[in-house]
Amino acid sequence: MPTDPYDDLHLDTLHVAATPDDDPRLAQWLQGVARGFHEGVLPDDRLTSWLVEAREDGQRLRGAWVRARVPGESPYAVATLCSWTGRVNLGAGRLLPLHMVSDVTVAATHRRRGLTRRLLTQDLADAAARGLPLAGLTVSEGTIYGRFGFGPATRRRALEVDLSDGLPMHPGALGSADTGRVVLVDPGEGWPAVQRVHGAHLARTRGEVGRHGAYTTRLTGRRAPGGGPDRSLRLALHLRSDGEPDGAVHYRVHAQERTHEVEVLALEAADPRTTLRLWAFLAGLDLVTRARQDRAPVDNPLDHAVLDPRAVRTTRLDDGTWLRVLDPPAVLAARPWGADASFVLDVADDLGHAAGRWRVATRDGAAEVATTDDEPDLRLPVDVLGSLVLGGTDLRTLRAAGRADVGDAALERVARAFDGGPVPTCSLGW
Ligand SMILES: CC(=O)SCCNC(=O)CCNC(=O)[C@H](O)C(C)(C)COP(=O)(O)OP(=O)(O)OC[C@H]1O[C@@H](n2cnc3c(N)ncnc32)[C@H](O)[C@@H]1OP(=O)(O)O
Repeated sequence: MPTDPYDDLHLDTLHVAATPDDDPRLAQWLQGVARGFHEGVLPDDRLTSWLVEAREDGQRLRGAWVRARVPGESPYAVATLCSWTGRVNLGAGRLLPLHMVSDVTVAATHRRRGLTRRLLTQDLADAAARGLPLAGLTVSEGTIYGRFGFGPATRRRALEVDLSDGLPMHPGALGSADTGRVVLVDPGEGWPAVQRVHGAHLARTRGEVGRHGAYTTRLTGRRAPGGGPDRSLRLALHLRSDGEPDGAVHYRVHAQERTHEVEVLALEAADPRTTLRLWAFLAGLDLVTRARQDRAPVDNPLDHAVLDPRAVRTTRLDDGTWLRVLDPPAVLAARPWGADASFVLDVADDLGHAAGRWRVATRDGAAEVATTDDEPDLRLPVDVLGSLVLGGTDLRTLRAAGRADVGDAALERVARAFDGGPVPTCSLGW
C-alpha cells in the first residue's frame, strides 16, 4: 500500500477570523512566510497588522505544519499559500473577479516534495468550484508558475526620473492652471479620498487590480516597513476645481547629502492630465533631484509629455501580473475585442479547468462563446491564453515564439480580434 508522503505533516486551511490565541497556527503560518522569503522573525505588531489586512481581504490560508516531535515543541509551518478574491480590469472598464494567490513558500527542509503543487492545485480547484473565472499572482521567479497554467499578462516597469531641471513639459501637457490644485493631507485622514481616486483609476486602467489589505496598511501609514507608524510617508491629493479628489500620490523623500530622491509609492488619477500634474508637483519639490517609481505604466504619457524624453529612464522591464484562466467562456465573453471575427479556439490544460474547444464570435467589441467540435483555428496551452487575456501580448508574437498554433490564413483575423486597446498595466504586487 502506498504511504502518504506527508504523514509527518498536518495540512489544513485556516480561518483568518480566528485570533492567534484561538489558533496558534496563524502566527506559525506568518512566521513560515517570513522564513520562506528570508526575513527575520516577525514582531508581534506585524502579526496584529497582518491579521487586520488578511481579514479585510477575507484571505484563506493554506499550510502544512510539522507535528511536534518532542514534548514541548510547538508545531511550525513548513508550507504556506494564501488567496482571496479581488478584481481586475479586463479593458473597456470591464471588471472581473480575480482569484489572487500569494505567500507561496516551502521551508528549505521540505522543498521539492510536491508541497507547493499540492497546495496550489487544491487552491485553484477550490477557486474553480466557487465559479471564479481567473486567477492571478506576481512571482519571485519566472520558472515556477507556467506549469500551473499561469502566463505573464502585464509588464512591470521601473522608472528613474531626472527632476534636476524641474521636468519641463510640452505646452498643453498640464492643461490650464484653474482646473485644480494639489493639497498635502495626512495619509490616514486622506484614505477615503484616496479610495475614491483608486475606484476611478481602476475603472479606466486596463490590467489594473483592486488594492488589497496590505495597501491599506502601507498607504495609510498605519505601519512602516520596519515597524511602528510610518512617519516619512507623504500624501498629495489633486483636487478638481469643485473640490473632488481626482488624483493621489504617496511618496517618501530620501534625504542624502547632496541629492534628495523621491520614492513614488503609488500614483493614481482619474485621468492622464492629472497624472502629469502630480508629476509636475513632484518635480517642484525643493532640493529633490530624482524620482524613482516601481510598477509604472509601460505605455506612459509621461514619456511623451516631457521636453527631454531621456529624463524618464527605464531601469527595469520584466513580467508583472501572471494570469491563469479557470473558465475560458466567462473570461472570453468578459474581455473587450478589437475586431469582428469568428474562430475556433482549442485550449490544453494539464489541470483540466480550462481544457476544451469553443467557437468565439466577436462583434462590436463583445464575444459569444459556445462549445464546438469544429476543427480549431487556434490551439494553445492555458498559460498562453493567460498572456492574451489583457491584450498585453500579440498573438503574432506568441506564434513566432512557437507558443500558439495558428495557420497563416487565420492569424491576422484572430490576432486583430484579440488586439486593440490600451497596453495593460498593473501597479500592484502581491
Ligand atoms: C506567488 C508567490 O508567492 S511567488 C513566491 C514564491 N516563493 C518563493 O520564491 C520563496 C522561496 N521558494 C520556495 O519557498 C519554494 O522553493 C517554492 C515555493 C518556490 C517551491 O516549493 P516546493 O514545495 O519545493 O515546490 P514543489 O515540490 O511542489 O514543486 C512544484 C513544481 O514546481 C517546480 N519548481 C519548484 N520550485 C521551482 C523553482 N524555483 N524553479 C523552477 N521550478 C520549480 C518543481 O520542479 C515542480 O515541478 P513538477 O511538479 O512539474 O515536477
